[in-house]
Amino acid sequence: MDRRMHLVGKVALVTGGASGMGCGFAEALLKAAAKVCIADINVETGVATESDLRQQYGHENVMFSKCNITSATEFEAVFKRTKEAFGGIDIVVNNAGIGGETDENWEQTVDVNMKGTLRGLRLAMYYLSVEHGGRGGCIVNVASMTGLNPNPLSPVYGCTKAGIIHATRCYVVSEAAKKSNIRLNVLCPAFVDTPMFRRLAAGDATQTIGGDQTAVTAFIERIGVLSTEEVSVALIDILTDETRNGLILRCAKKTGNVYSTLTVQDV
Ligand SMILES: NC(=O)c1ccc[n+]([C@@H]2O[C@H](COP(=O)([O-])OP(=O)(O)OC[C@H]3O[C@@H](n4cnc5c(N)ncnc54)[C@H](O)[C@@H]3O)[C@@H](O)[C@H]2O)c1
Ligand SMILES: CCCCC/C=C\C=C\[C@H](O)C/C=C\C/C=C\CCCC(=O)O
Repeated sequence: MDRRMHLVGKVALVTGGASGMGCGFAEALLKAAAKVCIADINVETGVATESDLRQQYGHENVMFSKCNITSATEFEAVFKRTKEAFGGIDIVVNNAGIGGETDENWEQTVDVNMKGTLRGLRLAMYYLSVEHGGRGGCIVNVASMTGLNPNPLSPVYGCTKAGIIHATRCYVVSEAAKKSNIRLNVLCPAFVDTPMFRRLAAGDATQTIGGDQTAVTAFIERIGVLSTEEVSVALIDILTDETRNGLILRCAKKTGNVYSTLTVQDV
């Protein structure tokens, strides 16, 4: 039996799609002939990305929608607009996030990465579910390798990513996902060359607790840096292979792409 999800004509909503990994994901989806809504808080970059992608992949296949994922109203409006414009939603990539933390801004990291992603996950479950007019599909939540492996440089950031991994696992075993044939997976990249990563590598003090740039540089050198294209290949594999469900996909320069589940202890 063919277990490939063909992406031609499928509709994807990618949060944080104006730049970095989200922009790479949008482009990979468009190359596979899907239609994409990029949702982002940054209007200037969002409009520029929309214009660039429209020129390459057709005006009718791309839209930008301004959305701060910390706003319930704005986020729901993006789902409605995408459905109206493209006739439904098949794929949601909850990618928007902010890096690191300081003593002053750590709560914002929780608000955006944890609460914002949970909001997107809940909306995706609603809009993809058959009982609410959806047609099933696939949700991919973007966490990080540091949601699995501890690091002392950004504990709150790591914690939000661990939360995203666990939230995904909980929805995977839900009746709602099974009833509507919704697949959920979580992507855990190590370093990827994006504006967020470049801020970290350049010594931006808002990215890490402690500000020890020597430690950051050594850490980056040890782990290596992926391109956005390499992570996009991983996303497309999750989306197209319909046997992929409930999985954690670790991506790192030196170790490649590794799928796993987290062991569940019998109780
Ligand atoms: N770059 C890395 O090394 C790396 C590695 C693992 C995971 N990640 C995760 O990947 C995701 C994308 O990161 P990136 O490196 O591409 O970062 P980036 O800063 O390059 O892009 C993030 C995008 O999200 C948008 N955004 C930020 N806050 C938002 C909000 N409240 N509402 C809507 N949009 C918002 C930004 O405007 C930006 O366009 C993040 O969740 C990040 O934590 C990044
Ligand atoms: C590490 C500080 C991150 C601050 C936020 C800025 C960029 C974020 C990038 C990624 O999400 C981090 C991803 C991978 C690196 C972290 C942990 C890997 C652990 C590897 C190990 O030591 O075994």
